[in-house]
Amino acid sequence: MTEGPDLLQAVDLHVRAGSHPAVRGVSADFVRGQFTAVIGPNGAGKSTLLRALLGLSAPEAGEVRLGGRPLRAWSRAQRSAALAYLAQGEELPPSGRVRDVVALGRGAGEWRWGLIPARPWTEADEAAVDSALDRTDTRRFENRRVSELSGGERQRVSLARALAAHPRFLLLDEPTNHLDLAYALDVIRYVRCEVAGGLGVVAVLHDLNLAARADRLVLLHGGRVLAAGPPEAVLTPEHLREAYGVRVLVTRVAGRLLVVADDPTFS
Ligand SMILES: Nc1ncnc2c1ncn2[C@@H]1O[C@H](COP(=O)(O)OP(=O)(O)OP(=O)(O)O)[C@@H](O)[C@H]1O
Repeated sequence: MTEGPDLLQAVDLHVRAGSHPAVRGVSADFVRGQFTAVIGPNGAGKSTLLRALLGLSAPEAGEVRLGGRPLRAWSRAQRSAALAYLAQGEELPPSGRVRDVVALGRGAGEWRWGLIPARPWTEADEAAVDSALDRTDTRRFENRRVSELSGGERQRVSLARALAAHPRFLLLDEPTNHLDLAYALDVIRYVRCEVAGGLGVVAVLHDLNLAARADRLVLLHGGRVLAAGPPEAVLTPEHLREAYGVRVLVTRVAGRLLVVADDPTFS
């Protein structure tokens, strides 16, 4: 991975979603080579935080910093080179061939759709597309159209498109939503591989047992950070009861943290 900013920070960030104060004084550091999961109940402000980290929503107070400089001081091109985003329920062009869709991650839209390219398409672009296809196990259907893929396969293509851009940070909003157990674990496995190669990952996750596989968790509640740190420090019955209003058991199975709802109505 090439040189670039190593640190993405929320500094006392306040962000409104519509008129609602969705993020209220969040400070958190995200570093390259680390997988951070943002967790918290519905409406806690997770997506709003992610969008603010990407510069897609302007903060009301506080700021986002990339490499120590305010995000707004970076040009749009610099920002999109550094930060890739996989939005919740992202739509891909249904008639696009998988390879062409992944190439969009390198700005290929201009070539494919007959617009004037900003720069020539190179062998390095082609190699980056190949590599992203390989790293997400999507090469075997690179010639199929998006409309012919399952939801889980499409999600891998979205991930490949984001990775083809060679970002410094990848921000994912509920990337395992609607995926079966195997596909969800695959996404986490791909992410872990990229993190080992130096990518910084920030992923909003609802499944606490998948989130437990991250290096670090940020637990949001009511737009504020209720807890942050390694999974074992954040996934405690006390924190989870306060955030979700649910009693849970936290245990370890085969060395992994496991969170189980202890709801008496199910017994
Ligand atoms: N455009 C809007 N206008 C008013 N309120 C909004 C708007 N967008 C979001 N909100 C509110 O802001 C709060 C935070 O929303 P956000 O989508 O960031 O939460 P979240 O933690 O990602 O939730 P979920 O897990 O349900 O996706 C919620 O209470 C939501 O209703």
